[in-house]
Amino acid sequence: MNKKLRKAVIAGNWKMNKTPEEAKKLVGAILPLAKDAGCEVVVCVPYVDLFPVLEAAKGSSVGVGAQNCHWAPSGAFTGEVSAPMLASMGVQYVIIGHSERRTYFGETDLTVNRRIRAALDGGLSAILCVGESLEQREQGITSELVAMQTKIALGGVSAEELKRIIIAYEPIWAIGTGKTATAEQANEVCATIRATVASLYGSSAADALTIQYGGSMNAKNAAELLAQPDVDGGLIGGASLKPDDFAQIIKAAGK
Ligand SMILES: O=C(CO)COP(=O)(O)O
Repeated sequence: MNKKLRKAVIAGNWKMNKTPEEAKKLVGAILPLAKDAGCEVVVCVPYVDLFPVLEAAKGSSVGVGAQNCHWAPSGAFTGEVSAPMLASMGVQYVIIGHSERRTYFGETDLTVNRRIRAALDGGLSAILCVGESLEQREQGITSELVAMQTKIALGGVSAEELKRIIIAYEPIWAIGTGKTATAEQANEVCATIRATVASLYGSSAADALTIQYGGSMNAKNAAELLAQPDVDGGLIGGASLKPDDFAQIIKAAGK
């Protein structure tokens, strides 16, 4: 499939940044960027920012996402937020399995799989993150690892549900480091992910899947990364907090 036929999605991951007041201001600067953009624009914001950001984005083309959800729909899980709670607010997306969750909060491929299930059952679309550490890259196991992360996370996901999944390839060594994967490295792993999905769901489902790259994507390197045949968008941390930089990335994706 020609990649132009796939949905290009530029998603900002604000991580643990912005108070509700600051969030209102930032999303206000992002809304005009999404107008007539040749790609879909999403912002994944802290839970406390969801309400003001949803309010501001109402009627616009900007999608709103959370950064995690619990695997249960409700219950005795102090401090957690469920997918149905997010969906009931009007949230459309949720990031699942970000490497920061895996590294600092004990997420495993199995809990990622359970959260994917919950997100889909709750009616959300999921941005599933996979990616290797520097050590794993140096050991030469990137392809195997990423294929395994993808397979386990997608366990039990139907072909119909796959339409609500975006996969983000985020090499851990490139996140927040200013060290971006080369366009070739990014494309190679995104192609591996697509081949893995093809082995599970067939090639037309894999062809239709949006696969993002994330890890120090910025105004300067976005165009080259996004021009790669298997890179359909970006999951952007730091640069998504700077409207001018985010604008450049959106522009590059729309070309
Ligand atoms: O983790 C990321 C997005 O989820 C990438 O973060 P940076 O763009 O800050 O490297």
